[in-house]
Amino acid sequence: MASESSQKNKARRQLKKRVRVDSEQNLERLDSLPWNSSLPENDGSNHDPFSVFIGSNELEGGFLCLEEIDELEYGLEIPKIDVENEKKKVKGKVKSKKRKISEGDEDESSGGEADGKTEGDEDESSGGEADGKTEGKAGGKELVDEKELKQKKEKKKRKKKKNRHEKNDEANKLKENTEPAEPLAVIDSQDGVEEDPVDAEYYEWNELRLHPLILKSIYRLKFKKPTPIQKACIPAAAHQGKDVIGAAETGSGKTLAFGLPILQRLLEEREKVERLLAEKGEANDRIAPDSVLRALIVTPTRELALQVTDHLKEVAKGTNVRVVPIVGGMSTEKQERLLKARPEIVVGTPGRLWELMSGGEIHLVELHSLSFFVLDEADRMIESGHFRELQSIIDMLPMNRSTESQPQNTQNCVTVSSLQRKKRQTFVFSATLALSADFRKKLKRGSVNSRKNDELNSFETLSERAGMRPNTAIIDLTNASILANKLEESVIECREEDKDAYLYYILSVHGQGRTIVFCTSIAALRHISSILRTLNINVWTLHSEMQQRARLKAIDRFRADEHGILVATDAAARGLDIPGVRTVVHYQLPLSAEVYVHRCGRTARASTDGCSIALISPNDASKFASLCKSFAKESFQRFPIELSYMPEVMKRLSLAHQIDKITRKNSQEKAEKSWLERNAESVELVLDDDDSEEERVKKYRHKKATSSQLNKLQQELNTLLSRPLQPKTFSKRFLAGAGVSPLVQHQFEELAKQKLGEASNFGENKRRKLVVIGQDCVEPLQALRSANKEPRLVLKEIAEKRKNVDDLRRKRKEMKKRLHEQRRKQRKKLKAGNE
Ligand SMILES: Nc1ncnc2c1ncn2[C@@H]1O[C@H](COP(=O)(O)OP(=O)(O)OP(=O)(O)O)[C@@H](O)[C@H]1O
Repeated sequence: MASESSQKNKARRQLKKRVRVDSEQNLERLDSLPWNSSLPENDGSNHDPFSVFIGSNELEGGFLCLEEIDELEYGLEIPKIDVENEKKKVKGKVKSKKRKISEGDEDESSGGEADGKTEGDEDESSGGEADGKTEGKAGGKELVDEKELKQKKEKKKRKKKKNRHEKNDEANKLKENTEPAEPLAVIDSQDGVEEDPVDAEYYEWNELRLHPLILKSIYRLKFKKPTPIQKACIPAAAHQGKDVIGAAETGSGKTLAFGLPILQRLLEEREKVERLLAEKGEANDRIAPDSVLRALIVTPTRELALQVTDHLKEVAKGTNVRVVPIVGGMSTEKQERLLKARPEIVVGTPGRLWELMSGGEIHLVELHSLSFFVLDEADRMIESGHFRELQSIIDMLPMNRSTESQPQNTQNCVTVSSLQRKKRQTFVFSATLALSADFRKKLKRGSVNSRKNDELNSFETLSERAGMRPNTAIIDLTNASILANKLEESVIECREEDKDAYLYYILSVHGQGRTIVFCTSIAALRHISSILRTLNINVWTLHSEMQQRARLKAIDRFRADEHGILVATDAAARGLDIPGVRTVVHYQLPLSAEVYVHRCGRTARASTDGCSIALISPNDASKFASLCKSFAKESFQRFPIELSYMPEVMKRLSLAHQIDKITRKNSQEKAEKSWLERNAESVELVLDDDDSEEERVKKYRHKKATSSQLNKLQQELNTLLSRPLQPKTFSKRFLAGAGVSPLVQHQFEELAKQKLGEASNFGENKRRKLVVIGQDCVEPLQALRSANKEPRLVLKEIAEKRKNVDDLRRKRKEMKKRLHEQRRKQRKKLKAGNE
C-alpha cells in the first residue's frame, strides 16, 4: 500500500515538473511573438523630466502593458490575453491529468473519513510523505490533525468554488453587455476545461493587447476578429511605435488599422498620467483633458472624412477621446466652433484644413504635440488638385526629429500631452498604393526613402516631408490583382447607344440589393438618371457639383434603401462604405486602373461578395485594353444576357429617349427664356415680342404638337411600364423561373391591383386569386455565377476589334479625303469650263 502511494506521489511530482517546464516554454514563446513592443534603448536624448517617474517606456511613448490596466476600473472583465490563456490551458491540463491519476481516489475521498487513507491524496501540495505518515495510524492526535486538515481543505474548496462563481457571474455580465446573441460555450475537449466564450470568440483581438475600452467597443461592434491588415498594422503601429505604409484591398478595414493604434496610444498616455498622479497622491480631477491636437487624418473626399470620423467615434465611444471632421462644403463658422472644443483627433480634407490653418485657426496650428499624421487614400492625395494644399499642411508640421519642446506643466496642472514628448508617427494607407509601378518597386525594395525620383508630387517626397522615419513598417497585403477577393468581374460588350438599354436590363431584370452606377462625366450622369427616372426607376445621384448637403442626403437615402440605385461620378469611388452594395456598374470605364479598383471596392467589402459589370463599347476598347494590362488579365467573363428580354427593353428605351429629348429641349427653352427675362429685368428693360402674328401662330402650333406628342409617348411608355418586363417568349399563364427583380415585382403588383380593380368592377370574384409567382431573386452575382459557361471576352478579341474599328475609321477618313479631293477637282474643272 505504502509503495503504491509513494509511486503515485512520484508520478505526480514528475508531472508537476513537466507542466512547469511546459508552461515556462509557452511563456517564453509568447514573449518572443512579434507583437511584443520592441522599445528602443534610451539614447539619452530625452530630457523629459517626467521620464524619471515613467521609466524607460516613456522614451517611445510609454506603452503600457495590458496587465497594468485594472479591468475592474472599466466595469468589464476583459478576456485574458494570450499569456493568461496559455496559463489557464496549462492549469487545465494539470487538472485533467491529476484527475486522471487520482480517479477513484477522489471518489474515495467522499468516504475518506471512514478509512483515513485518502486525506494525503487530496492534500497533494503538502507532499506525499504525509500520506506515509498518516498511513496506518489511528491514534487520537493524528485523528484530530486529520480532522483539522480536512476542515481546512473544505474551507479552501468552498472559497475556490465561491471565487469561481463570482468569476462566472462577471463573465456572464460581460457576455450580456457585449454578446447578447447565442453565447457559445466552448469546451476544450482535451482537458475538459470550460473556456470563456468571449475569450474564445475574440481570441485574436486579445492577442493584439489593445486597451480594455477599445476591446469593449470591438465586442459591441461584434467584430469577431481583426482583419489581416489590422492584425499586421496594430503591433507595429501601436506597440512598436513605427510609421506604417499599408496597402490592402478595398473594404478590408484599413480605417481601424490606423485608427486603433491612435486610440491605443492616447488611452495609454492618459492611463499613465492617472497612474503618475495616483502615485504622487494627487487627485485625478487635476488631469486636464488633452487640449492639443494629437492626430491629424487627411482624406481626399468629404464623404470619406465624415465616414472615417463616424467610424472612429464609434470605436472611441466611452473613451472620452473626441473626433471631429473638418471638410469643405459646410459652414466654416460651425467647424471653427467644433475646433474650439479642442478635439484630440481631426479628420479632414486638404482644402478646408489648409483654409483654416492658413487663417491661423489655433487648434490646427499648435502642432507641437501632434503624435499622428495620417494620409488615407494616399495615392489620390498626391494627384493634382490636392497636392498643393497637402504640401502646405505638411510644411506646417514640426520637424519630426527630436523632442523639440519642453513639456508644459501649466499652473501645476498636468496635461496628458505634456507627458508625451515623443516622435510623431506617420501612417499612409490605400488600396491601390501598390498599383503604381514606381511604388511597387519601392515596396519590393522595402524602402520608400531612397531618393531616386525627384518629382515633386511623388509619394516619396510626400512621405519624406511628412517626417516618415527610415524603419517604417511596409505592409502590402494586396493580392496580384489588387481587387477584393470575393469580387466577380464581368463585362457587357455593346454599342455606345445601347448602353442605356443594357443598364436598364441589369437594373430591372437583376436589380437586387444596392447598385452603384459609375460614370466619368457629370453629363453622362445626368443623362442616365433622367432616362432611368423616365422609366420609373428611382435613382439617387452624387457628383462633385452638388451641394454638400445634397450629397450627404443622397448617400443617406441610398443607404436607407435596400434596393437603392446610386448614379455617381468618381467622387463616390473612394472609401464610401455602404453595406449591402451588391453590384457596381461601370457605365463608362474609368480613366485609370486605380479608380477602377476603388469603384469595384464599393462592393465585396468586409469579406462579403459582390459583382462588377463594365459596359464596353468600341470607344472604350483602348481603355479596356490598358485596364487588362494593369491587372495582367487575359480575359473577362461576359455578363449573361437573356436576349429574349431585349426587344421589350429596346422598345421602352426608344420611348424613354424620345420623351427625354423633348423634355430636355422644353426645359432648355424655358431656361433660356427665363434667362433672357431675368437679364432684361435686371437692367429694367421690357422685352418686346417682335414675332409676327404668323410666327406666333406657328410657334403655338409647334408647342401644341410637341406637347401632344409628348403625351402620346408618355402614355405609350406608361402602358409598357404597367406590364412587367417579360421575355419575348413569355407565357402569361405560367409565370415562373427566371426570377423577379424588385422593379418587376412592383410591376406585377401594380398589374395585380389593376386586374383586381377590373375584376371587382365587374363583380368577378373568381379573378381575385391573381398571384405573383417566381419571386426568387436572381441578382447579378447569382446570374454571373450560374452562367459560368458563358464565353469569356478575351483580350485578344478586344485588340482585334479595336484594330478593326481603327481600320474602319482610317478607311472612312481616307474615303472622306478622297471624296473631298474629287469634289474639289470637279469644282475646279467646272470653274475652268465656265471660264
Ligand atoms: N475586424 C473587423 N471585422 C469585421 N468588420 C470590420 C472589421 N474592421 C472593419 N470592419 C468593417 O469593414 C468595413 C470596411 O472597413 P473600412 O472602410 O475601414 O475599409 P477600407 O479598407 O478602408 O476600405 P476602402 O479601401 O474602400 O476605403 C466597415 O464597414 C467596417 O466597419
